[in-house]
Amino acid sequence: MEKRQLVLEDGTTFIGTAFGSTEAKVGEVVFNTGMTGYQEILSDPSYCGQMVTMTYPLIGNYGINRDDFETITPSIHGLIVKEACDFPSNFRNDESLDSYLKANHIPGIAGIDTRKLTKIIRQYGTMKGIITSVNQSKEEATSYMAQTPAMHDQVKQVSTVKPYVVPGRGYRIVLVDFGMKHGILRELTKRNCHVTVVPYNYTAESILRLKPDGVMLTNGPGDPKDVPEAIDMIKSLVGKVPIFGICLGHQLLALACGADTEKLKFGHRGSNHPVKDLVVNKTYITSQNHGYTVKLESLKETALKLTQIALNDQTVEGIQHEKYPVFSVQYHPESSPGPDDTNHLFDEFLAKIKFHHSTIKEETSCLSVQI
Ligand SMILES: NC(=O)CC[C@H](N)C(=O)O
Repeated sequence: MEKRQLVLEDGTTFIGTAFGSTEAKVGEVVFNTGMTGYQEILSDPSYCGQMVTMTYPLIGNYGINRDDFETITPSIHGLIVKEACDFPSNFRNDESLDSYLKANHIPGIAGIDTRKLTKIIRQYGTMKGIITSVNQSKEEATSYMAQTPAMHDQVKQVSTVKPYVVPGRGYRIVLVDFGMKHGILRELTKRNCHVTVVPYNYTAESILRLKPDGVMLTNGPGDPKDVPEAIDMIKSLVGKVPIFGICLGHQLLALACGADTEKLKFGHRGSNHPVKDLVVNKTYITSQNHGYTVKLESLKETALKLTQIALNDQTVEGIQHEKYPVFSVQYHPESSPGPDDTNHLFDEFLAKIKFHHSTIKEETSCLSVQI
């Protein structure tokens, strides 16, 4: 089997075997603790520019199927596993992991000590890496990596360029696409919403002209501070329409309301992250994928209150506006992959919209009585 290597920014080298595409790619190396869900992970646009190592040792065993994609064109830069399964077995299996990676230009490396790699990332934080041929010397690989500029335009790369509609007869939702997972769209259409998906740089004015019942802010890759135009847009929407933000959408909402974000040492990625809901005093197991977080102390000076926290490191997982039907979570209530403990948040969003409509009606009927 052809040999390949993963070289980290600090020079640590792992020699393994090649699978997937054989092109060399640079990316930020992160780890995911999910035991399954590799298809959704590979196709989640939030991983744009990153290389994921799975801590579960056997990956690819149920193959790739036509139903579980989170986007059509994946933007992940590499997959690192202990053992890549060559003979998948599942009634839904359509192709092997290897053939999917090849067709989508995603390099893979197998047969390395993923436990050691994960421990390095946990100890020193996420860092750049390159998956490349063993013919390239460590010096060549590290200098190539150093010359590869850090990415700041991932959202632009993965967001839709033009708005489009997924029709329904229920509430009219504008979904701002920062690198949307299909799972979010699926949850809205399942609830019969009429969804207008718009690009990340759509203006508040254009959104409000669509007369939405609610606005959803999706997940997406990179640092939320790389998309200032989205922060401005959200600022102008708060107080005018109910808003629900997920992951990058949550971070952008926080920034728009005056809070701050920062990068975590190694992030939260997996399908088994416990989160405590402080409002109802319940713990959920959630699906997560983020490297940034909202700074807890930065909420103090804002109109946002803390609603949920991560039980592993006490970081912010949920916020709610004190005055308006505007809220967000850092994790993925649409799961895909992962548990659906928090799927009810989509129903709560629609319930907030319904309540908002009834209060507007009440206000207008009071006005007409006064007249
Ligand atoms: N899944 C997401 O939306 C990720 C948000 C952001 N890119 C982060 O890494 O924190």
